[in-house]
Amino acid sequence: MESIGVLMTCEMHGELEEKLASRFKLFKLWNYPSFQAFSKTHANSIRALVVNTKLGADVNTIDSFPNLEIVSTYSVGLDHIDLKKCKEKGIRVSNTPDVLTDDVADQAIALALAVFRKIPQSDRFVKTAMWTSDYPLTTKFSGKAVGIVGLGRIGSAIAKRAAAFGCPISYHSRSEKPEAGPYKYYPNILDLAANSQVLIVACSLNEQTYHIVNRNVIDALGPEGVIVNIGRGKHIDEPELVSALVEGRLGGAGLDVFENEPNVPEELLGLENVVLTPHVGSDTVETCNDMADLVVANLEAHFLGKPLLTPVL
Ligand SMILES: O=CC(=O)O
Repeated sequence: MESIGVLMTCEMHGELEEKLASRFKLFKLWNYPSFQAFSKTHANSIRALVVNTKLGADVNTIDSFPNLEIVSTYSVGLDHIDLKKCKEKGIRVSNTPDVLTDDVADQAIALALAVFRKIPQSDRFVKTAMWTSDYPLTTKFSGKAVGIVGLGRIGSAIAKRAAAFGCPISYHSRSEKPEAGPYKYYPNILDLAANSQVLIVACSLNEQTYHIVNRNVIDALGPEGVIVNIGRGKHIDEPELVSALVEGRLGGAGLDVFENEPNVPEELLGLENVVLTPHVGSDTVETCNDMADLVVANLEAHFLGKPLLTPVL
């Protein structure tokens, strides 16, 4: 396999780079002055792309490599890959589901707790020696009505965790899930928002879910409501979210993802009712190692003519 050309589009987990370099002829796009400079010299050598949410495979990237056979993404999400183009050209695609589910669900609950219990603010209070008076009271999370947008693997893991906090769970998805047990299904996201105190976005991003959380959904959640987003920034109409938070039409937000990463709207930075993390839902050492193993295992399986472990296409 050492002669098989694999291109990483951007820097990822170090262990992934090491594993790929020890098995394949690894090219790192960031070591070249530009994409054009790379593809001009090496286009024919590339048989596999390893991409992530920062730099995926659009039509131009896919078309630039005539011998491309597989795109293996170091992510569960697929919105950064032109799947239609891959399908059309018979290019295989794999991702890294399951191994990251627990971490992303943990992050969703951590953000909800951080917003309600003001964890970052109270941490700052102690560290900046302000503890000369009592810290102001915060808001209870246990028992809050939690509405989950998207009850897939991650949404279900969030539901399980929130249920352990005594939260009644409702969800919205394309169709009702027979396996969702006691969770209440809302075919309309507006009704879900109107009946929730915390709205957690956990669906995949596609044409149907782009800006699924719009002004009407935000207003239905209301001034006491909190939005948590561990999906994609583009699930939420960000300018509407920002103005709702600034105007007090929404109670708070815990956000791990943003519409135009790594750019975060300036207004959010000064808001006390908002907790922000830099798209790190799955970023633990344990999970990143597992994701790296899965990326490599999918490539090995493909080039050995075996079934992919986690095929998308
Ligand atoms: O955002 C992270 C992922 O899709 O894995």
